[in-house]
Amino acid sequence: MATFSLLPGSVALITLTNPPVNALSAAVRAGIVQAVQRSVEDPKVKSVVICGQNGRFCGGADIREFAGPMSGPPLVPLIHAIEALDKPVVAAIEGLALGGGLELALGCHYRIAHTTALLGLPEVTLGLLPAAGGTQRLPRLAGLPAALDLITTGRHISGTEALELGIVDQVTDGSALDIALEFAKSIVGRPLNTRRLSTLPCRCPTDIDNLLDRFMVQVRQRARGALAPVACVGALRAAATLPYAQGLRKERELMDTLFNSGQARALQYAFFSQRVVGKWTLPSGARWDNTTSRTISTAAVIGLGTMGRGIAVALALAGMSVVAVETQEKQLSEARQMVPAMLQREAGRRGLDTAPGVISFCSSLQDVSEVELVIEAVFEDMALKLQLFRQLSAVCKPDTLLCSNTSGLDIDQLAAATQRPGLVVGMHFFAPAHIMKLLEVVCGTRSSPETVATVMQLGKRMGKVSVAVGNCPGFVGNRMLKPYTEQANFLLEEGAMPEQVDKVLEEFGFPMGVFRMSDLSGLDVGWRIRKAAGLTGPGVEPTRTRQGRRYSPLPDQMCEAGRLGQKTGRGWYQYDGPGGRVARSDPWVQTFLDAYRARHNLAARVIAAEEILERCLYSLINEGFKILQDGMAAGPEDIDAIYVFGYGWPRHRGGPMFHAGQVGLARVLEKLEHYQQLHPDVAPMKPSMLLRRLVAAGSPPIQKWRELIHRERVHSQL
Ligand SMILES: CCC/C=C/C(=O)SCCNC(=O)CCNC(=O)[C@H](O)C(C)(C)COP(=O)([O-])OP(=O)([O-])OC[C@H]1O[C@@H](n2cnc3c(N)ncnc32)[C@H](O)[C@@H]1OP(=O)([O-])[O-]
Repeated sequence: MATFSLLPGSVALITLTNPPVNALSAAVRAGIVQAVQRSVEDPKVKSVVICGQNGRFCGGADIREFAGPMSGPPLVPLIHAIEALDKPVVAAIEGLALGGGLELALGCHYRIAHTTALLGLPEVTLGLLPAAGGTQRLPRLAGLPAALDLITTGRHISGTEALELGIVDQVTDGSALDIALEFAKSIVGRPLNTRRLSTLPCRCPTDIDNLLDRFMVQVRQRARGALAPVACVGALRAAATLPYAQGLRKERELMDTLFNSGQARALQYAFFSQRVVGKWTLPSGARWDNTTSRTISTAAVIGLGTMGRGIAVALALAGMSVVAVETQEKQLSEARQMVPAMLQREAGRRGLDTAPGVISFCSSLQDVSEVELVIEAVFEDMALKLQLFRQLSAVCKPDTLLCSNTSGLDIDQLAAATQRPGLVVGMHFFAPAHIMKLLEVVCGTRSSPETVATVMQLGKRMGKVSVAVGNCPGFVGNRMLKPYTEQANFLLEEGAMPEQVDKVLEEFGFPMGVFRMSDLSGLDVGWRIRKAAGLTGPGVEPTRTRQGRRYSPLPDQMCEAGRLGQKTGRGWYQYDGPGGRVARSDPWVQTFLDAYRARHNLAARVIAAEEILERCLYSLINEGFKILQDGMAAGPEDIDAIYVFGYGWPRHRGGPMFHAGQVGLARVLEKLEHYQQLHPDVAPMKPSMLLRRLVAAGSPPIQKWRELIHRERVHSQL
């Protein structure tokens, strides 16, 4: 709701009241309409201030309401009514003014903000555009270039930057509300014509078409198939070229198209999944809200390779005092050089003069004896990690948490090597660790709830989306990636080329297809993992069946031919030289594949894009259902957040499990059955029991899956 109070000095104060972010729900909008009406009718009111309760102006439209039919007064006429008032209206912006919240403020005649308040029009991140006049008023106030930037990226800016862009009239380090109240008294009687943004011309440079065309090209490139950024440019073109009323109609038209697109639903789902994963639960019943966490202020990182360096920087940026340990002299001296520069650069990127934490370097494990938490980031080798965990268990204080940055090794085995298995947990970071948002927190069978809570909290402090997952080979993300890459290799055997597979996946929205990605990370990485699993290496028969399953030795043979990807200048593609970035198709690969197929009596066939996409995605999705079935992820949102934040899954497609729901679970099942019949030797194509049960239950919406999984588990049907 919104409250009205008449304050001394004849100022009416309208307070938006809808915790936690004062979103513009139907009740809030109705409250504002009433309060504005009172302000119009009450002759004692000479000016008006609008603010939000608890120091937060407004977080925008209530996103939860988007799922149902629209009710309550619409926002556009409400904002027009405010703008049309003949008494001055001042927005007092504290905390945040986002989306509809900023649009409401743009309807006011003046805006006063706290320097640290967050302002922005983030609708694009929800698959929408600012359709309460935002696309029409902002370029009239801040100019077309600034509006294009803010609306197509959805980025938040501070009150200080908003002042520089002319979006607010004044900022303060004190109370924006107090200043606004005083200001409102001082401007009674001033003419308001120049303060009504909808009546002003758009502030445009002379070469509007050129600017918009250039911007559109950039936006399309960045959007990777997302509709909203492109529609935002369309609405801003209307602002620049049409009168306000017509521009507003165009804004509405574009919004309607977006609103009904599956993308908006996917992005709104992604918004809520990001928040759902913070509310973790463990099979034991321990949860985010019944477990206390410890606050960590000192940590150590062992091993200063690429991952360890990034982790040390991420910890220091979160304010921690970090001991960085590396036993190899050369690696240590490189890290001493590079890490402080990385830290400074990243602090600067985040708008900080210096990082809030510090990093000290040393070469002895003895130096970590006093820290509260250790993250081991040595080479992915079980024997090495086991030895290290034994040493750490002996060296560290008895209550120090011991974490392993592993991408798939057994946490229980590591825990068993220590005297404190309850304090052992996996922290699977993604490279570069100080930038990538995802953190898989791997809960071993003996990890204590307090340990999990502490590490989840630490992840949050590092600005990560932390997702609690179970301890199984590859955990969630890499476990699902395995059948996906496996399918891509099988498609090459059957007749596809790497660039053809990649093109299909990139058109779906991945930043890189599977083979470009493999070239980037290095073909030797997967080779080493397969070798450790006994799937390849000297002494292993070069057949297409290994450990009882269909197996493609293609990537092994590439690797053994020295084609490791970008680092050697040759992989699935060719590059200008070692370290080259621009991938070009390589006739060598065509010859290599032809020879391979001839050797194995495989007839190459033309493979349609649809088959490529379905086989890659549905095998990955099927593994996701198996993960849910095994209880290795608490719900589909966890899997989807992992894929969106760690594996480049296009956000506007929600995540793999959401995508399965969009395609239709029955269709995914039917396709898996179809491909399984054609390739009975490919185990990951066998539809999971959970998928079958969901289809049998009438394909409930994704929000109901947890319930069904829980019910079926109780009845031991999964
Ligand atoms: C014609 C219409 C045109 C206008 C369109 C729009 O305005 S589109 C909107 C444009 N606006 C945006 O895109 C802003 C979206 N919001 C944000 O970016 C962030 O929430 C934040 C920066 C406002 C606060 O960050 P923070 O880390 O301090 O807190 P937190 O993130 O953990 O959230 C706390 C709780 O509030 C919930 N909730 C939050 N916002 C909304 C909402 N608008 N609605 C409903 N709920 C919302 C959130 O789910 C969570 O609920 P839970 O899990 O406790 O049940």
